[in-house]
Amino acid sequence: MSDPRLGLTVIHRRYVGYNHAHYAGNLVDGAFTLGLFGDVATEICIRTDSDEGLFVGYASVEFLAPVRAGDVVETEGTVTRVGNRSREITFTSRVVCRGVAGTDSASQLLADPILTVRAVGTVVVPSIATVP
Ligand SMILES: C/C=C/C(=O)SCCNC(=O)CCNC(=O)[C@H](O)C(C)(C)COP(=O)(O)OP(=O)(O)OC[C@H]1O[C@@H](n2cnc3c(N)ncnc32)[C@H](O)[C@@H]1OP(=O)(O)O
Repeated sequence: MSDPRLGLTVIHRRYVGYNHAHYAGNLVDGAFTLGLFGDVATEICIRTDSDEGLFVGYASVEFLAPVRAGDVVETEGTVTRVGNRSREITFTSRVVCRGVAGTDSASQLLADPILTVRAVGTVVVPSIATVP
């Protein structure tokens, strides 16, 4: 029988404020999205193990398209392997809303969200979960 935690998916949405613009063209640093993956992983660990868990490493991270200030991003994680204390998670992040170039504040929902970052990482939880 397969582990019921396999396939668990958590999705977070976040507006990317202009305080996160770091490079020319309002480009946001890649570490920003890795932070979002950490938050998604934390919720996954809470749901699977009643603990916040700790990130031990990434097997792969691919930055596929820019994230820009003013974007709304949707970040998703899915449990793909359950070990003893380790849980492997596959992550994606997509831009779902983006500002309209040449305007002050116009922005729109994208008909086709833009896949920006893809990764596979592993979190570790304590051997005895502290279930209240
Ligand atoms: C949710 C997100 C949170 C964060 O972002 S926290 C911030 C960043 N992370 C940290 O600061 C964590 C710092 N690292 C640590 O404190 C320790 O380091 C860990 C507690 C994470 C792990 O240390 P130990 O408990 O001694 O690890 P072990 O007993 O050697 O292995 C436990 C399980 O983890 C697997 N594992 C170890 N290293 C890796 C790796 N590099 N990639 C993938 N898996 C790994 C093992 O195989 C095993 O797995 P099996 O329990 O299922 O048998």
